[in-house]
Amino acid sequence: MSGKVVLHYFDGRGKMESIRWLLAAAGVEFDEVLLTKREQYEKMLKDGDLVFQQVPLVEIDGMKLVQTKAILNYIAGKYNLYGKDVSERAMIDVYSEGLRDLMEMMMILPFTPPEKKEAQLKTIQDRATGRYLPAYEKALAGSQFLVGGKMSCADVHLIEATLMLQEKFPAIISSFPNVKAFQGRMKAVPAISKFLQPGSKRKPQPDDVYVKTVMSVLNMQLPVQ
Ligand SMILES: N[C@@H](CCC(=O)N[C@@H](CS)C(=O)NCC(=O)O)C(=O)O
Repeated sequence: MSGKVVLHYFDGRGKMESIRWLLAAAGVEFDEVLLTKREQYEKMLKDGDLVFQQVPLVEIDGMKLVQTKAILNYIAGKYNLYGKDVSERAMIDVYSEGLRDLMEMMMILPFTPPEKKEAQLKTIQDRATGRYLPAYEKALAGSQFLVGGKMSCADVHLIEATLMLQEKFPAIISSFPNVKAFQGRMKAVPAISKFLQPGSKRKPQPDDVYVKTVMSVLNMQLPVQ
């Protein structure tokens, strides 16, 4: 196993995108093995690399880690993006989980049957404006970052989520001035600014090719309900 971090996932956002974001924010270079064929996934299963027969899989520090949260927590802990004590860590988890709930709703959108997409988009917009953005707006009042006055993984998830929301609802953060200012500050962080440049390993919005690839690699028969 080489010393470099290696990500094994599809050529798309999905559950790996927050991991890409966090590594990028921590200034960690990584390689990617992109799953395009069922045989690649079957080989990983056969080699015993996928503890729960699921990706994401990340090779890091001699380990082959699965489970998105475990991977994110390891990276956050290692690169000082996980608070200074257990209390800060708890709050970072609270804010991170909220963002994961929100991003999960967006993640399944491309797998949602066409006739249900509009309703799902409406739910996302309502939840974002009525539940999630107000919470982050409040948390950022008088503070540069969500927890402890210092950048944490929760902040990295927040910029990822707000940018993702704006792709669908361009004006969505305009009535949340603290979140808007936060996004501006985060975009100016050199490692994040680099990740936002074209040609970085940040993935574009999911398209039909991505959906078809995921479904064929995982032998998924039906769209996610
Ligand atoms: N709790 C796991 C869930 C991972 C997961 O659902 N991965 C999907 C691809 S995004 C998968 O591998 N599905 C295949 C299966 O469940 O059989 C995590 O967060 O990493």
